[in-house]
Amino acid sequence: MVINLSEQDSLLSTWVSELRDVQVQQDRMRFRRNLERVGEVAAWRISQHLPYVEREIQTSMGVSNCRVLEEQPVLATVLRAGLPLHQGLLNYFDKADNAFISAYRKHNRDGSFEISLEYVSCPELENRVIIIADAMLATGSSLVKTIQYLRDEGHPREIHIVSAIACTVGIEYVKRSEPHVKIWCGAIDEELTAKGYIVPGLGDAGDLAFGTKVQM
Ligand SMILES: O=P(O)(O)OC[C@H]1O[C@H](OP(=O)(O)OP(=O)(O)O)[C@H](O)[C@@H]1O
Ligand SMILES: O=c1cc[nH]c(=O)[nH]1
Ligand SMILES: [Mg+2]
Repeated sequence: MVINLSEQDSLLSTWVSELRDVQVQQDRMRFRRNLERVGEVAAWRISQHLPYVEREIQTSMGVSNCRVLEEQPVLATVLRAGLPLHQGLLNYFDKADNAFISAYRKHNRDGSFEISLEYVSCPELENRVIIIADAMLATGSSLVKTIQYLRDEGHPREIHIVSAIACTVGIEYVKRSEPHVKIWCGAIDEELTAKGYIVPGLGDAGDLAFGTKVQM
């Protein structure tokens, strides 16, 4: 299942337009905050698909039968650019457990790259709902590698992916490798360059959020 959060007009498409805008991108704090806001909207939408239970809540005036989230999800982030998106998810799923995955593009001299997955910190995943934040779903290789790793760590019951911008080629790759995963994205673009950048996309989300890094 793929859900394009911009399909219906809402403030979200304005925030995605700001993420793309080379002028607005000069304001790094706004860039991060807009990623966070996409995470918040995605959290709200995903929350409508999770199980709830009845709870009797004592108020100062009586007892209210409330429906509350049955269990906490695991929020997993692909570093670096996933961090602000993750914060947005965490703002709403404020009691969630968290996982951090250092999957990044390790470049060869010829410009080609492989995904290097070096550090993972994660809670128990058995039968849990996992929501993975990765700002850009380009080729999809970071996410597929991340999901394969997490599946080896436990047996998650359900996996959601949240991306600010996804590319059709990458979505197809993720769907082929992981047919049961649900993908929530702020926008979907058609083109991917030979170097794996989404067009029109927004550029390098990690660099725009946190500054350029030396090539590894
Ligand atoms: O779908 P893919 O082709 O795998 O590309 C997407 C990944 O590429 C970027 O990470 P990058 O390696 O630039 O790391 P960064 O977040 O530290 O900038 C981006 O943040 C995604 O994690
Ligand atoms: O377009 C892209 C592709 C991968 N990672 C980014 O940050 N941007
Ligand atoms: Mg980057």
